[in-house]
Amino acid sequence: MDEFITSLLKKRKTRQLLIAEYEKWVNNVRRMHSKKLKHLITTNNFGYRQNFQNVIDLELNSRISIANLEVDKVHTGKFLLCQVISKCIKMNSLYTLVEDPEGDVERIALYNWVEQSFIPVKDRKKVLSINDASKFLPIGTKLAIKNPYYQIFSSFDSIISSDGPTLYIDFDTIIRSDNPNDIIIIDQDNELLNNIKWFKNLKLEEKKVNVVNKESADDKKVLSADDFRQSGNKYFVSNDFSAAVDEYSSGIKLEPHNVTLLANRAEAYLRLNQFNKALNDVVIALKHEPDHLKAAFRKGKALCGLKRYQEAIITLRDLDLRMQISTDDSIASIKKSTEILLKNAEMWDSESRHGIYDYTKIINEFCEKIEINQGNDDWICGTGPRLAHADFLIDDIEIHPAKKRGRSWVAKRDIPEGTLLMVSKAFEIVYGNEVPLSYKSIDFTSKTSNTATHSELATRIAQKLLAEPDLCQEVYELYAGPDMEILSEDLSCSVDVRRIEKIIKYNYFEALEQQWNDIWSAKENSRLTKDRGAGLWILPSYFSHSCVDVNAERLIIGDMMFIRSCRPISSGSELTFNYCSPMGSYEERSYALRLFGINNCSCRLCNLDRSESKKTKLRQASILETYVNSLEPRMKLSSNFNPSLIKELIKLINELKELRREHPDLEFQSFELKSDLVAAYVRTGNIKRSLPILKEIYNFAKTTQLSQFTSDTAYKIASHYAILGQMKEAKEWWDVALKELAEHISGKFNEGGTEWRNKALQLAEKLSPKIVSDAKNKRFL
Ligand SMILES: C[S@@+](CC[C@H](N)C(=O)[O-])C[C@H]1O[C@@H](n2cnc3c(N)ncnc32)[C@H](O)[C@@H]1O
Repeated sequence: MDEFITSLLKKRKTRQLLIAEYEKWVNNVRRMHSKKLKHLITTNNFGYRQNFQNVIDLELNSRISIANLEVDKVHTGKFLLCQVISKCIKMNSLYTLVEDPEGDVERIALYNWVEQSFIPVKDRKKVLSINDASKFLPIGTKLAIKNPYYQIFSSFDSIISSDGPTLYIDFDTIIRSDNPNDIIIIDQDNELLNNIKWFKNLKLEEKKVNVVNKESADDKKVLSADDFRQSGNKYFVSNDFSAAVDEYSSGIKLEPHNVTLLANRAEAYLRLNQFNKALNDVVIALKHEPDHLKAAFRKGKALCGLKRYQEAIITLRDLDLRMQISTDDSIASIKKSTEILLKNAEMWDSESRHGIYDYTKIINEFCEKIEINQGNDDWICGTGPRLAHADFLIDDIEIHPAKKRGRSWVAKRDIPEGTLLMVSKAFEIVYGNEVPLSYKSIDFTSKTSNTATHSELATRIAQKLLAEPDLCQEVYELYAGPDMEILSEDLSCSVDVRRIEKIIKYNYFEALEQQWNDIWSAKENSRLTKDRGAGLWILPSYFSHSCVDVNAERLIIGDMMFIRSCRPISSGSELTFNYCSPMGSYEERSYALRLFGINNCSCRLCNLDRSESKKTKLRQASILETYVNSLEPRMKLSSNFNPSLIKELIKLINELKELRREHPDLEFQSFELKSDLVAAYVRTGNIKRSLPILKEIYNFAKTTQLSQFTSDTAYKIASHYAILGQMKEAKEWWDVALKELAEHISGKFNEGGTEWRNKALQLAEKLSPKIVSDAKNKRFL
């Protein structure tokens, strides 16, 4: 540990000081909530999962007191007995102040405690009020914290007020726990507490949480399986599916073959995405009651969740047939649901086996689901743009060790251009509007700040893994940086927040891509445009990066990522796409790539950038500086546009081109200047002159795979021809624009004639309605 920090921490703070500091913080947070000021939390945001011993008997000889906690150490096999003595604050973890029987006081931070997976997505971003957060651990709650980790953290006393930010950095200690299973709420009657004398006997403010309620004195009557069913149903309707599972399970213990309880628990498991468990329950239920319609329907659902679509189709077809011959009106609703699910299962089957997707339908679904309620930034459609489609993986690629790049997808055989390589649904995704505006956490150990989006993504992944430990392996397989130790077998199913954060750092993708600008900016969804969110996709994470000469291209629609080959790929080639745009300068690209753990990109563009003489580099920088500082402002400002500016601009463009005379396909720096030149020609009414420049931009974008520019540029060319009255050329270029736009979404059209046009128009009408109506006005259509 850093000596400086150790010296700062040597003297423990007194009970009074800790309480006073914490109360001050609670008041600050309260004030910030009421004034809607932003605040930072400056805690180290990483977990600690080493040598965990999950089975600890709560025997008093394993108890450790606060005074005996060693700084920066996980006290494996020990537990800390304590009681909550203050209100709770929920930020990226749940904070409160605890006291042990000896009367020593310390702060605790419980990560993954507030189980967000049970909070509807639209409510997750809300910052919990102190009162709401305190319902999780009311004052007086007695806790046993297993494997307590006494972590160093930096002070949270930092506020951004209307006068600007004030940041007090102070190193301190906190008791941290990442795993809710390590936290045990102890019943007041528990024997463990019999011989414990507390320094201060707190009066309970309110009755304890449900777990305790269940076992409290007045509930000592013997409960029947049906009592558990009823209480499970209550939890179910309040969306607390985990508690519902617990209740149904207690009932099933009493009556292992109770079909209703099994079918109900299966539905609760389905809501928790625990498909294996759901399937187990319905299989048993159907054994005892083969005609149980709901159980059969849930079997279909569970099989879909497990991506076993063909088995799901068989189950659902059989169910559908049985219901078709029934005259019972009461089954109308399940009949309808079965028909819908069967149709979806057939679609998912075709998607996953053949890579056949209905893109018009997908775009419609996306446009509908991305609608936001302007008043509160919530999704109008429940879970937002998370789409219901299946994954696909072509058989022609495999993950292989790649030279100096770890592992990478490699082609097993020759693959033609435009082939769909894979479709992958995000393992987890967070959109800008789902993140509390108010926090940003800073990791003072690695000196990096974790954006609120990344913290939220880490939290959600941690919670998903807690609920479904079987998924840990595929996540932990992902690259987590050069220093990440290999996980030992016994830890491979535990939740390791630190590892998850590293995995996100090296593998995340932005959730919303630039190309959807038209869709969301029209609706002024500022939260989405400012923060593009982040997601983790498992299989796409194995693509390597290259700034240029990439052979694959990704497209994110909602939470689905579609990856296609963008040039012919020969057998044995490594598959690459861009982690960052080739349009940035070498320095900008290097910075972005370093964040992804790439220190020396060896692509053609980076090699050329590095090999150029100092003189060339200085000249290029000076041209760009002249453009940004002198020419661009004059071009933008002058109300009476001076045509001589065009000459100056052409000179700069030509000079940039000249510097890369031998590598015209790597000359990205003049791209923006050429777009400005087009705009300047338009302003001076010289449309004819703009055309060759636009065509140059189009051709450059085509050869360098800057596909986001091709359709737009082709549309400009069409419009300019139309202004000149050259309608034949205008129509030809409009076709190019339409085709580029649609093919970017759905891949190359096989259809000739006019068939492709109808499909493309359907997509364009959704994606760029303005362009389509403009094209109609100009009579391109
Ligand atoms: C998203 S992961 C890609 C999969 C990774 N290669 C693996 O073994 O799991 C990103 C990491 O791959 C490596 N990588 C990807 N492209 C690279 C490149 N062009 N040059 C060097 N390393 C690269 C770097 O270690 C980077 O941190």
